[in-house]
Amino acid sequence: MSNIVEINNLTKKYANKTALDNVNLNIERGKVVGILGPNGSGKTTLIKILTGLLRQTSGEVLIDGNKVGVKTKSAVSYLPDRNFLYKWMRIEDACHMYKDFYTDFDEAKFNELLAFMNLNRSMKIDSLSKGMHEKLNLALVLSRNAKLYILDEPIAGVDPVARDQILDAIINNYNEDSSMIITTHLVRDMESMFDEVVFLKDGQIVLTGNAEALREEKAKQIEEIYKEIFGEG
Ligand SMILES: Nc1ncnc2c1ncn2[C@@H]1O[C@H](COP(=O)(O)OP(=O)(O)OP(=O)(O)O)[C@@H](O)[C@H]1O
Repeated sequence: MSNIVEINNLTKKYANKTALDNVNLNIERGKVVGILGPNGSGKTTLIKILTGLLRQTSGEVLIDGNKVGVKTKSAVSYLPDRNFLYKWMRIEDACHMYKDFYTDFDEAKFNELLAFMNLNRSMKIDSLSKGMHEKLNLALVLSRNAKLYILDEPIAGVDPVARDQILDAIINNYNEDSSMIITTHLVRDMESMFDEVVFLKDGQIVLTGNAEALREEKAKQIEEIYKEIFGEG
Protein backbone atom coordinates (compact mmCIF):
# COMPACT_ATOMS: atom_id res chain seq x y z
CA MET A 1 0.00 0.00 0.00
CA SER A 2 1.89 3.03 -1.14
CA ASN A 3 -0.83 5.66 -0.67
CA ILE A 4 -1.44 7.13 2.76
CA VAL A 5 -4.65 8.80 1.52
CA GLU A 6 -7.09 7.65 -1.15
CA ILE A 7 -10.08 9.79 -1.99
CA ASN A 8 -12.60 8.46 -4.51
CA ASN A 9 -15.55 10.42 -5.93
CA LEU A 10 -15.88 12.49 -2.78
CA THR A 11 -18.83 14.87 -2.61
CA LYS A 12 -19.98 16.98 0.33
CA LYS A 13 -23.18 18.99 0.20
CA TYR A 14 -24.34 21.37 2.87
CA ALA A 15 -28.03 22.36 2.75
CA ASN A 16 -27.88 24.33 -0.47
CA LYS A 17 -24.18 24.32 -1.25
CA THR A 18 -21.92 21.71 -2.82
CA ALA A 19 -18.63 22.26 -0.99
CA LEU A 20 -16.80 19.29 -2.59
CA ASP A 21 -17.79 18.03 -5.98
CA ASN A 22 -16.58 14.56 -6.97
CA VAL A 23 -13.01 14.92 -5.72
CA ASN A 24 -10.48 12.18 -6.57
CA LEU A 25 -7.05 12.30 -5.01
CA ASN A 26 -4.31 9.91 -3.94
CA ILE A 27 -1.49 10.98 -1.65
CA GLU A 28 1.69 8.93 -1.55
CA ARG A 29 3.47 8.18 1.70
CA GLY A 30 6.32 10.45 2.66
CA LYS A 31 5.06 13.46 0.73
CA VAL A 32 4.21 17.01 1.77
CA VAL A 33 1.09 18.07 -0.09
CA GLY A 34 -0.23 21.62 -0.35
CA ILE A 35 -3.98 22.03 -0.79
CA LEU A 36 -4.26 25.47 -2.31
CA GLY A 37 -7.34 27.57 -2.81
CA PRO A 38 -8.95 30.85 -1.77
CA ASN A 39 -11.61 31.24 0.93
CA GLY A 40 -14.61 29.05 0.30
CA SER A 41 -12.90 26.64 -2.10
CA GLY A 42 -13.56 23.63 0.14
CA LYS A 43 -10.19 23.13 1.88
CA THR A 44 -11.53 23.00 5.43
CA THR A 45 -14.42 20.77 4.39
CA LEU A 46 -11.95 18.31 2.85
CA ILE A 47 -9.75 18.36 5.96
CA LYS A 48 -12.72 17.87 8.27
CA ILE A 49 -13.77 14.80 6.31
CA LEU A 50 -10.22 13.39 6.47
CA THR A 51 -10.14 13.91 10.23
CA GLY A 52 -13.62 12.46 10.80
CA LEU A 53 -15.15 15.73 12.02
CA LEU A 54 -17.60 15.77 9.10
CA ARG A 55 -19.26 12.98 7.12
CA GLN A 56 -19.22 13.06 3.36
CA THR A 57 -22.44 13.03 1.35
CA SER A 58 -21.00 10.38 -0.98
CA GLY A 59 -17.71 8.83 -2.02
CA GLU A 60 -14.94 7.01 -0.20
CA VAL A 61 -11.98 8.17 1.87
CA LEU A 62 -9.25 5.79 3.03
CA ILE A 63 -6.36 6.69 5.30
CA ASP A 64 -3.61 4.10 5.56
CA GLY A 65 -6.06 1.69 3.93
CA ASN A 66 -8.86 2.23 6.46
CA LYS A 67 -12.13 4.13 6.26
CA VAL A 68 -12.10 7.24 8.43
CA GLY A 69 -12.91 6.21 12.02
CA VAL A 70 -11.30 5.53 15.38
CA LYS A 71 -8.30 3.78 13.84
CA THR A 72 -7.52 6.52 11.34
CA LYS A 73 -8.03 9.25 13.95
CA SER A 74 -5.17 7.84 15.99
CA ALA A 75 -2.92 7.85 12.91
CA VAL A 76 -3.60 11.51 12.11
CA SER A 77 -2.25 14.56 13.94
CA TYR A 78 -4.42 17.53 13.07
CA LEU A 79 -3.91 21.27 13.45
CA PRO A 80 -7.35 22.90 13.17
CA ASP A 81 -7.72 26.38 11.72
CA ARG A 82 -8.84 27.67 15.10
CA ASN A 83 -7.65 27.48 18.67
CA PHE A 84 -8.64 24.29 20.49
CA LEU A 85 -7.25 24.89 23.99
CA TYR A 86 -9.08 26.17 27.07
CA LYS A 87 -8.39 29.70 28.27
CA TRP A 88 -7.78 28.65 31.88
CA MET A 89 -4.89 26.39 30.91
CA ARG A 90 -1.18 26.96 31.09
CA ILE A 91 1.03 25.43 28.40
CA GLU A 92 1.90 22.80 31.01
CA ASP A 93 -1.79 21.73 31.16
CA ALA A 94 -2.05 21.60 27.38
CA CYS A 95 0.95 19.26 27.38
CA HIS A 96 -0.68 16.98 29.96
CA MET A 97 -3.92 16.97 27.99
CA TYR A 98 -2.08 15.85 24.87
CA LYS A 99 -0.15 13.21 26.80
CA ASP A 100 -3.42 11.80 28.15
CA PHE A 101 -5.15 11.85 24.77
CA TYR A 102 -2.38 10.54 22.54
CA THR A 103 -0.11 7.63 23.32
CA ASP A 104 2.22 8.76 20.51
CA PHE A 105 2.86 12.18 22.12
CA ASP A 106 6.59 12.77 22.62
CA GLU A 107 7.05 15.16 25.54
CA ALA A 108 10.78 15.62 25.01
CA LYS A 109 10.13 16.69 21.46
CA PHE A 110 7.40 19.05 22.69
CA ASN A 111 9.86 20.69 25.10
CA GLU A 112 12.36 21.14 22.27
CA LEU A 113 9.73 22.70 20.05
CA LEU A 114 8.58 25.03 22.84
CA ALA A 115 12.14 26.28 23.31
CA PHE A 116 12.50 26.76 19.57
CA MET A 117 9.28 28.80 19.54
CA ASN A 118 10.41 30.91 22.55
CA LEU A 119 7.54 29.63 24.67
CA ASN A 120 7.64 28.08 28.13
CA ARG A 121 5.46 25.70 30.06
CA SER A 122 4.31 28.19 32.70
CA MET A 123 2.73 30.62 30.21
CA LYS A 124 -1.04 31.06 30.42
CA ILE A 125 -3.04 30.29 27.31
CA ASP A 126 -5.16 33.44 27.56
CA SER A 127 -2.04 35.62 27.66
CA LEU A 128 -0.71 34.33 24.33
CA SER A 129 -0.84 36.42 21.15
CA LYS A 130 -2.31 34.91 17.99
CA GLY A 131 1.16 34.04 16.68
CA MET A 132 2.13 32.44 20.01
CA HIS A 133 -1.10 30.41 19.98
CA GLU A 134 -0.35 29.20 16.52
CA LYS A 135 3.19 28.22 17.55
CA LEU A 136 1.94 26.34 20.61
CA ASN A 137 -0.72 24.50 18.64
CA LEU A 138 1.83 23.51 16.06
CA ALA A 139 4.29 22.35 18.74
CA LEU A 140 1.57 20.07 20.16
CA VAL A 141 0.60 18.69 16.77
CA LEU A 142 4.19 18.06 15.60
CA SER A 143 5.09 16.33 18.88
CA ARG A 144 2.94 13.36 18.03
CA ASN A 145 4.53 10.49 16.12
CA ALA A 146 1.73 10.30 13.61
CA LYS A 147 1.55 8.74 10.15
CA LEU A 148 -0.18 11.76 8.71
CA TYR A 149 -0.02 15.41 9.82
CA ILE A 150 -2.78 17.71 8.65
CA LEU A 151 -2.20 21.42 9.10
CA ASP A 152 -5.08 23.74 8.24
CA GLU A 153 -3.81 27.26 7.50
CA PRO A 154 -0.80 27.04 9.87
CA ILE A 155 0.45 30.57 9.19
CA ALA A 156 -2.76 32.51 8.64
CA GLY A 157 -2.85 35.79 10.54
CA VAL A 158 0.63 35.63 12.11
CA ASP A 159 3.41 38.17 11.65
CA PRO A 160 6.39 37.45 9.37
CA VAL A 161 8.80 36.55 12.21
CA ALA A 162 6.39 34.05 13.75
CA ARG A 163 5.65 32.81 10.25
CA ASP A 164 9.30 32.00 9.59
CA GLN A 165 9.61 30.25 12.94
CA ILE A 166 6.54 28.17 12.20
CA LEU A 167 7.83 27.20 8.76
CA ASP A 168 11.24 26.27 10.19
CA ALA A 169 9.56 24.16 12.89
CA ILE A 170 7.57 22.31 10.26
CA ILE A 171 10.61 21.72 8.04
CA ASN A 172 12.91 20.67 10.91
CA ASN A 173 10.42 18.36 12.54
CA TYR A 174 8.97 16.69 9.52
CA ASN A 175 9.87 13.05 9.55
CA GLU A 176 10.24 11.54 6.11
CA ASP A 177 8.40 8.35 7.00
CA SER A 178 5.23 10.31 7.57
CA SER A 179 3.12 12.45 5.29
CA MET A 180 1.80 15.96 5.60
CA ILE A 181 -1.17 17.84 4.16
CA ILE A 182 -1.08 21.61 4.50
CA THR A 183 -3.86 23.94 3.39
CA THR A 184 -3.05 27.53 2.61
CA HIS A 185 -3.83 30.51 0.48
CA LEU A 186 -0.44 32.02 1.41
CA VAL A 187 1.30 30.22 -1.40
CA ARG A 188 4.45 32.31 -1.72
CA ASP A 189 5.50 31.68 1.88
CA MET A 190 4.89 27.97 1.74
CA GLU A 191 5.50 26.73 -1.78
CA SER A 192 9.09 25.59 -1.19
CA MET A 193 7.79 23.00 1.31
CA PHE A 194 5.50 21.16 -1.05
CA ASP A 195 6.32 17.97 -2.97
CA GLU A 196 2.85 17.93 -4.49
CA VAL A 197 0.22 20.63 -4.91
CA VAL A 198 -3.53 20.43 -5.35
CA PHE A 199 -5.47 23.46 -6.57
CA LEU A 200 -9.03 23.43 -5.27
CA LYS A 201 -11.59 25.73 -6.85
CA ASP A 202 -15.29 25.76 -5.98
CA GLY A 203 -15.02 22.26 -4.57
CA GLN A 204 -13.24 20.74 -7.55
CA ILE A 205 -9.59 19.89 -8.19
CA VAL A 206 -8.64 22.02 -11.18
CA LEU A 207 -4.94 21.14 -11.23
CA THR A 208 -2.69 18.77 -9.30
CA GLY A 209 0.83 17.45 -9.67
CA ASN A 210 4.40 17.39 -8.51
CA ALA A 211 5.37 20.97 -7.55
CA GLU A 212 8.77 20.87 -9.25
CA ALA A 213 7.34 19.32 -12.44
CA LEU A 214 4.61 21.97 -12.60
CA ARG A 215 7.17 24.76 -12.15
CA GLU A 216 9.21 23.35 -15.03
CA GLU A 217 6.27 22.61 -17.28
CA LYS A 218 4.76 26.07 -16.88
CA ALA A 219 8.05 27.92 -16.32
CA LYS A 220 6.40 29.62 -13.35
CA GLN A 221 6.41 29.52 -9.58
CA ILE A 222 3.47 27.79 -7.92
CA GLU A 223 2.42 31.22 -6.63
CA GLU A 224 2.06 32.52 -10.19
CA ILE A 225 0.10 29.46 -11.25
CA TYR A 226 -2.16 30.07 -8.25
CA LYS A 227 -2.74 33.67 -9.32
CA GLU A 228 -3.53 32.53 -12.85
CA ILE A 229 -6.08 30.03 -11.65
CA PHE A 230 -7.70 32.16 -9.00
CA GLY A 231 -7.11 35.60 -10.44
CA GLU A 232 -5.69 37.02 -7.22
CA GLY A 233 -3.25 39.89 -7.27
N1 LIG B 1 -21.70 24.34 7.82
C1 LIG B 1 -21.87 24.85 6.59
N2 LIG B 1 -23.11 25.07 6.09
C2 LIG B 1 -23.29 25.56 4.85
N3 LIG B 1 -22.27 25.88 4.00
C3 LIG B 1 -21.03 25.68 4.44
C4 LIG B 1 -20.75 25.17 5.76
N4 LIG B 1 -19.39 25.08 5.91
C5 LIG B 1 -18.86 25.54 4.75
N5 LIG B 1 -19.85 25.89 3.87
C6 LIG B 1 -19.64 26.40 2.51
O1 LIG B 1 -18.90 25.44 1.76
C7 LIG B 1 -17.93 26.09 0.94
C8 LIG B 1 -16.53 25.58 1.28
O2 LIG B 1 -16.18 26.01 2.60
P1 LIG B 1 -14.79 25.65 3.31
O3 LIG B 1 -14.84 26.19 4.69
O4 LIG B 1 -14.54 24.20 3.15
O5 LIG B 1 -13.77 26.47 2.42
P2 LIG B 1 -12.26 26.87 2.70
O6 LIG B 1 -11.55 26.68 1.40
O7 LIG B 1 -11.76 26.12 3.86
O8 LIG B 1 -12.35 28.39 3.05
P3 LIG B 1 -11.54 29.24 4.16
O9 LIG B 1 -10.18 29.44 3.59
O10 LIG B 1 -12.35 30.49 4.23
O11 LIG B 1 -11.56 28.44 5.43
C9 LIG B 1 -18.11 27.59 1.17
O12 LIG B 1 -18.93 28.09 0.15
C10 LIG B 1 -18.81 27.67 2.50
O13 LIG B 1 -19.63 28.81 2.56
